[in-house]
Amino acid sequence: MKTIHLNHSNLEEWQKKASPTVMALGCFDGLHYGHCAVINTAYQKANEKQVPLSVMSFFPHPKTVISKGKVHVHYLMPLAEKEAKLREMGVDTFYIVEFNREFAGLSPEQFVGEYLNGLGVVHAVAGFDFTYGSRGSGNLERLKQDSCGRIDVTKVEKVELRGEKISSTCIRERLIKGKVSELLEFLGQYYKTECEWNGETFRLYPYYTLPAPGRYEVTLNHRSGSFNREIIIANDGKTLQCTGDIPLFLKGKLTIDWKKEISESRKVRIS
Ligand SMILES: Cc1cc2nc3c(=O)[nH]c(=O)nc-3n(C[C@H](O)[C@H](O)[C@H](O)COP(=O)(O)O)c2cc1C
Ligand SMILES: Nc1ncnc2c1ncn2[C@@H]1O[C@H](COP(=O)(O)OP(=O)(O)OP(=O)(O)O)[C@@H](O)[C@H]1O
Repeated sequence: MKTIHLNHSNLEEWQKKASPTVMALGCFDGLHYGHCAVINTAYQKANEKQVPLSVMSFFPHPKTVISKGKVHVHYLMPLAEKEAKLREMGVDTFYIVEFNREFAGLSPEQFVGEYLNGLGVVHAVAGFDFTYGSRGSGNLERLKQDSCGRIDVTKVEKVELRGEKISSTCIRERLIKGKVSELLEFLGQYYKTECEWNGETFRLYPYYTLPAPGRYEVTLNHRSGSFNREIIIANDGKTLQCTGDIPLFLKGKLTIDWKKEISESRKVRIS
């Protein structure tokens, strides 16, 4: 998979190199079941049309830019993890578009003309609520028209769980409330964070969101194996303490699977 960081200044260079592609559109933070439905639908369409599959995502999160920094998005995964998962899903080209005020101000027609038609998109796939263009005024109902008839569109209907849309937002909300056990149904796996353990303390890697302060059942994953433990997140929301011993050979990069909340912060005592 090729990863391309796209912005206004290098767009023309990539337009010249473009070839026909099916493209999935969205932020895809967390790659939950709703996101996977979009990408898998685009994968099937690309196979039908015998063209490569691409994904277009945006960074920083549009909500941060549109709110002029007032909305802080708690990211669920760093770019490297998103790249690894998209590669596993069979994506050929991953575009990360720099989302800034200028880009946000593009009209729907400009975005489709320059970033979709211009990059060889023959078929766009997105979810039912995907919007584009200034004020989010573009949507899938008008995308074909915005492409001057050159792009076909597939809209993926809402993937929901017990009446709730599966979204990055609802995952963030559960993390902030410490409800990690509910995430398995949204993600298809435990929510995981990568960190560095130096033998005494954990340092969380950037662009992950820790659950709320409290005590949790976790699995520590290391290249040498997996270890079930309990971790306490202190009331500062960032200090992690493991209740059981951690073998010193685990020093270095660790992945923490957050499996189950045991107790909330007010009942937690850090020794
Ligand atoms: C080129 C482009 C420009 C956009 N400009 C805006 C904008 O000015 N205002 C807005 O609300 N959304 C805009 N959006 C749509 C946002 O990406 C999206 O609506 C916003 O993040 C809300 O996401 P939501 O689906 O979680 O509600 C734009 C999207 C694209 C691709
Ligand atoms: N539950 C869902 N069902 C169908 N499509 C979805 C669902 N969630 C997201 N999508 C689609 O997946 C793509 C990525 O969307 P996006 O990253 O904005 O997802 P999101 O989970 O809604 O994010 P956020 O909660 O931060 O707004 C978009 O095309 C969007 O319409």
